[in-house]
Amino acid sequence: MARPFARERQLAISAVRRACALTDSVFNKLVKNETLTKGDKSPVTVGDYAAQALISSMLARAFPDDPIVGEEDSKDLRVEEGRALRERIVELANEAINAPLIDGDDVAWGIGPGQTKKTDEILDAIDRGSHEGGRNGRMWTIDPIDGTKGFLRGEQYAVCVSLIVDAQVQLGIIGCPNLPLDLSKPDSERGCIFLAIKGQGCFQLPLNGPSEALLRMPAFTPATLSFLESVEAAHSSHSTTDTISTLLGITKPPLRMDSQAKYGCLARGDGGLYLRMPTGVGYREKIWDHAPGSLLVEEAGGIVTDSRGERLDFGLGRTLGENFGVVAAGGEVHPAVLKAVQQANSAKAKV
Ligand SMILES: Nc1ncnc2c1ncn2[C@@H]1O[C@H](COP(=O)(O)O)[C@@H](O)[C@H]1OP(=O)(O)O
Ligand SMILES: [Mg+2]
Ligand SMILES: [Mg+2]
Ligand SMILES: [Mg+2]
Repeated sequence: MARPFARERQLAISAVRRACALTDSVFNKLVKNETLTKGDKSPVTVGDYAAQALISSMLARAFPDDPIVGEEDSKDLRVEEGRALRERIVELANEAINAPLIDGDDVAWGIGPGQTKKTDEILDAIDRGSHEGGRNGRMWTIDPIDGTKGFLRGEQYAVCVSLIVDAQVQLGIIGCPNLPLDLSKPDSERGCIFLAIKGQGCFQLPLNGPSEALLRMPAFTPATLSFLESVEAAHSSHSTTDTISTLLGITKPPLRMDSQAKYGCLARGDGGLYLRMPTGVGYREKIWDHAPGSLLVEEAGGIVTDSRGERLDFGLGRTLGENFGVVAAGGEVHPAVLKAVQQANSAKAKV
């Protein structure tokens, strides 16, 4: 008998591979007016929209009853000023949809030569991502480019997809086109996929190859620990993590990296800890920014909580609710890390 979520797994790998090829090619061709600034001041590129359209249309063909919680919507593309951007996105999405089938692809997902979609179909595919989330039933999340700022800098970013059932993440996948397969060998092949299915483990695959390696986090002690955090101090407080790191006696400098690539790196043992500490501006973390990554780490033997020690709740809607930060760490060190996080936070509250 096939393992649970076998078809979802195959589709997720196929969609993420195609989307990564798309975003990678966009990066090499991106011109200045192909990026917009959204209402919350964050950037979005033609690559974000086209990748969401691609993944969403594949999911809709394979699982037509499953709702999607996606980061992007097509509002800014449907107006007259959005015409050039819209045309470019339709062109890019169709290029990706029409690319030849490779091993693991299925023509029933609406991909392969001769599957060109009309403008309305592409915009509607983007807007399938408007689901409000919630506690019951199946739903997919899509973050077509996570770490858009890293993408624009030519650094790390990730194409992220998850399947959530009754508020529990069952499948998480992230594609990282710029990430070396082995971080200790910066010249090693670039392009990784991290994939986890609940109860089936966490794997790394080369972006363009079939071999897969099971990932288990090694045991860390404070002496061997180093931590991962955002490049952007506006997304996670570097001063708080500095205090936590001193409390834990960590001497290695933080590894700063954009996107959920951090969760993938943590799962494969590049540092034993990922900290994301609120900057105090009322930002609410989005479920598509943590659902895939948190399952990767848990399936590799790690623990993911907020700074109160509570599990992340993916059943509250599109966001995680009030932001208490994220503490993702190896099973052995998580209790000590949590203690240090709480000590740092209470010291900060007294100032
Ligand atoms: N003030 C904020 N606090 C935390 N995360 C944020 C904030 N603003 C944007 N983000 C999100 O952080 C994620 C990137 O995290 P990192 O810095 O670790 O790479 C992006 O999904 C980004 O959202 P968006 O996609 O809307 O830009
Ligand atoms: Mg964004
Ligand atoms: Mg994004
Ligand atoms: Mg994101």
